[in-house]
Amino acid sequence: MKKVVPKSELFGSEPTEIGKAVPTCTPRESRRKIALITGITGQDGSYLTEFLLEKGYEVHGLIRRSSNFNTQRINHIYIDPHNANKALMKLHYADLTDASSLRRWLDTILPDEVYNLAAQSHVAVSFEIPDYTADVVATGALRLLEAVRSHVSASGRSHIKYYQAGSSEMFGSTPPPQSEATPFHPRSPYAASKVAAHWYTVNYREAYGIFACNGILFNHESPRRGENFVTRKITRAVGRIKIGLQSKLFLGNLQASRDWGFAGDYVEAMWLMLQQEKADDYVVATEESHTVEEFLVMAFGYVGLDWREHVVIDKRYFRPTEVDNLKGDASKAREVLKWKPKVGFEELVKMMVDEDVELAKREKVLVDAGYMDAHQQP
Ligand SMILES: C[C@H]1O[C@H](OP(=O)(O)OP(=O)(O)OC[C@H]2O[C@@H](n3cnc4c(=O)[nH]c(N)nc43)[C@H](O)[C@@H]2O)[C@@H](O)[C@@H](O)C1=O
Repeated sequence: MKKVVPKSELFGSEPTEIGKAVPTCTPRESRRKIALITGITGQDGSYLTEFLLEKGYEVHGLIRRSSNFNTQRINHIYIDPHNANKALMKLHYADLTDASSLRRWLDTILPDEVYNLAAQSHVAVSFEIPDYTADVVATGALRLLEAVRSHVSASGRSHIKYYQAGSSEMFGSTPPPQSEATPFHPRSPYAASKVAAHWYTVNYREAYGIFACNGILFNHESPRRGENFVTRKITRAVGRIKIGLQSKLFLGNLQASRDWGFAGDYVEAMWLMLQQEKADDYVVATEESHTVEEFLVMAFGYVGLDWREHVVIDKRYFRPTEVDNLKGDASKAREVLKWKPKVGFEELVKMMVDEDVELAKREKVLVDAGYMDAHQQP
């Protein structure tokens, strides 16, 4: 008798017999398209999941084990797996540092499309934990590509498509506008790792004929952005200052310029890349660039505040090497994918501020009732 390995009960994974993968997806005959997403708990993972569910996909997400739940961004679409007909998003424990888990879930889920969005994605933090960043971002992508290659070779499922989340950080110090033809000059361990992942993806496409695409996405933000990225750090502070929970905001270099778009728009471009006849690489950007200071002016000004009265420059937020100016040339995505951003800079800033003012109001209720400290944000 074969040994049964129980997996997490929490996310409804099925027990699997060693050596025999048991698909947890809908049987093939009646089947929807199946997507596998790494990084499903992140900003992009949550928007992509909503987008694919809307398109009728079954979505499987790989999540890292953590002592705290980290599923806040997808809780609103999570349906208990015991409700089998309705639960079209399924979560499984795996890790980009654990090659065997990647291969096992590919064999089990039998996806049509694989989106590699997982990363240690904070540029400044990558200077503090460079080995880990490279292990997840660069070697993690290689592990997943290799798992896809060996899965295809063993199963013959050669129609499988792979999306690699590339980054405008790869251009680093190369001046704008940056297109697919612009040379990379990475300026952080994170960016250098993304360059490696980019070339692994190109190599697996050329060497093994895998349908593998690189999306070179410029900064993309939303109310779901992590709070230690500069846009969300600013809009969180604006909300809290407006409501009276905070007075100061500590920031680093205000002169860096970024091409900021809306994450909800960018996930459509990821999907479009995988619907083309031929695998290729694409820049995804708004083609407009603004400094951090311009973001401050817009965000504080929108709620009638003067940013100069609140912002304090703190050297700790400067990076050993900075990326000064990013502005994408997305003409290829516009022409081939017929993609263009729907949300502009001003609308994006206002959307984020509106949400964060509401969030601050809810915090204020808890603070006033004594359930929460009105402590300063990091
Ligand atoms: C495309 C790319 O986009 C993101 O990387 P990022 O551009 O480094 O994003 P950020 O929001 O951390 O910094 C933007 C700029 O803002 C400056 N800045 C000033 N003061 C603070 C500050 O206090 N905190 C932060 N975080 N930045 C600050 C900082 O020096 C930099 O010049 C990631 O999603 C990454 O994964 C990715 O792929």
